[in-house]
Amino acid sequence: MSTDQQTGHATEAGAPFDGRAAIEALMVAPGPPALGSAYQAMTEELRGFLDVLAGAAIDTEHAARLRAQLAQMTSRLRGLEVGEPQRLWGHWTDRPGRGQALIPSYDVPKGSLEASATVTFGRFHVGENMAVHGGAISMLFDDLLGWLLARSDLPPSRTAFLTTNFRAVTPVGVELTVHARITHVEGRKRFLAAELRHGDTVCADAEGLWVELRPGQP
Ligand SMILES: CCCCCCCC(=O)SCCNC(=O)CCNC(=O)[C@H](O)C(C)(C)COP(=O)(O)OP(=O)(O)OC[C@H]1O[C@@H](n2cnc3c(N)ncnc32)[C@H](O)[C@@H]1OP(=O)(O)O
Repeated sequence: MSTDQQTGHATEAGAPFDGRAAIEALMVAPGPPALGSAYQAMTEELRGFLDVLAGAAIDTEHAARLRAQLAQMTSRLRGLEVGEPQRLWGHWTDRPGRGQALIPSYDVPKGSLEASATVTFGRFHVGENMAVHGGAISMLFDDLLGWLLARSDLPPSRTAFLTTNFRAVTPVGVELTVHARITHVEGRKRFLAAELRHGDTVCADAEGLWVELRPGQP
């Protein structure tokens, strides 16, 4: 790893830190299908683990044993760390969930100005009292709207602002519907909106601005 002289961001030796190139690279799977299937299954297992852990009342011995097992897995992975362009996490863009566990899995079709998807939050994403954490909802909106744009025919862009309104408690463990759309485009600016529903109840909605990246912009 080295450091980009202008931005101070970490870069792979020889690889420019270019936001447009990074988003364009998302359109190609980072490895063969067999690895993609295994990686997707692994991240789904991880989601399940985090949800069960978040809801489990474990004792001191169990916590110590889990810590030791996790430490062992972490040290095995250390030698396999790669630079950002080679990262597998979240880059399986041909698969629902994209091989990450930051936000719940969803799938939207390619090349459309609007999309609907279903999504279920687990207990890992609880804020308090079995309501989904507001930050997790904003993160879902940012990801979904960014992904809708990334898969449109428009040049790559990045979130400039995102405003979320929390209209009703978002329940955990039930299927929700999320709808996202590109409302209008003004030069480099793309305005987007999204809505998260549980049945007929609007749990949250959001609007945001994405700005097209100039060539070379991080
Ligand atoms: C792909 C899979 C899904 C993953 C989703 C993940 C999404 C993310 O996490 S993105 C990360 C979060 N976002 C960021 O880190 C962005 C950080 N900010 C930036 O990089 C820059 O500020 C950026 C690119 C947004 C805009 O900068 P820049 O290109 O210099 O824009 P600039 O030329 O100043 O402004 C362009 C226009 O946008 C407007 N604008 C820019 N920022 C804002 C803002 N925050 N609010 C309102 N208007 C804004 C300007 O006023 C200007 O408007 P006009 O053309 O009418 O005068």
